[in-house]
Amino acid sequence: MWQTILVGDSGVGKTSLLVQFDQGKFIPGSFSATVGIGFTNKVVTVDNVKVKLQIWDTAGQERFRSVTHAYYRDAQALLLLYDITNKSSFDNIRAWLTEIHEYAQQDVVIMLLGNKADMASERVIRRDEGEKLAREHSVPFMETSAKTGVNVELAFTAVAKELKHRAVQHPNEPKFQIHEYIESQKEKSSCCSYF
Ligand SMILES: Nc1nc2c(ncn2[C@@H]2O[C@H](COP(=O)(O)OP(=O)(O)OP(=O)(O)O)[C@@H](O)[C@H]2O)c(=O)[nH]1
Repeated sequence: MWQTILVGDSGVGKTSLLVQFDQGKFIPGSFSATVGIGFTNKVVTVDNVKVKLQIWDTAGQERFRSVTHAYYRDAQALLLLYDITNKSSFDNIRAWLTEIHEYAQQDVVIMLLGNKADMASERVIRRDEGEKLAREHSVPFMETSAKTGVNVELAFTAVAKELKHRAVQHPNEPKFQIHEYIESQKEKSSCCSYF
């Protein structure tokens, strides 16, 4: 079983992303911030092998930070989210990465996600800004929508594939390239990246 952890500012959509992945639904309406931390177990099939992910949903609020740090150490993968309609959530990504490097394992798989891609008219962070930040930190990136489900499954399965390939590397098999996999699979929420 692999542990994956969702992190990012409060309100970026961590809980919503996990609910969409787990139950295939989006519950709109009032926002209730996560208190502390909780987890969901989910089995995903990669290359015909069942892989169990335990996904931890952390509270983005500052006051829970010391609680959530304790969980970084046990995580094999980490999904780091910002909200494409919220500049400060994007600006804080650097600080999140600093914390991750301080508390998580060195070889943790990190994926950067620009969430709320459905909210085109309120977008303030262009997709290429997300791509640039991801490149600077050598992490894979995609935009997601917990509302429409765009790329949600892919975010988790790409991580599961990477973990599986790390665990069982067959000598004659080429190394799994997570960046290439994502590029070939992701749906670009095409139209509205520029304003
Ligand atoms: N339109 C849209 N709204 C979203 C999306 N993801 C989350 N939301 C909304 O954004 C608000 C915050 O979502 P949450 O999933 O609770 O955010 P969180 O990151 O878990 O917040 P904390 O628990 O405080 O860390 C809610 O009102 C959600 O309905 C999305 O992809 N699209």
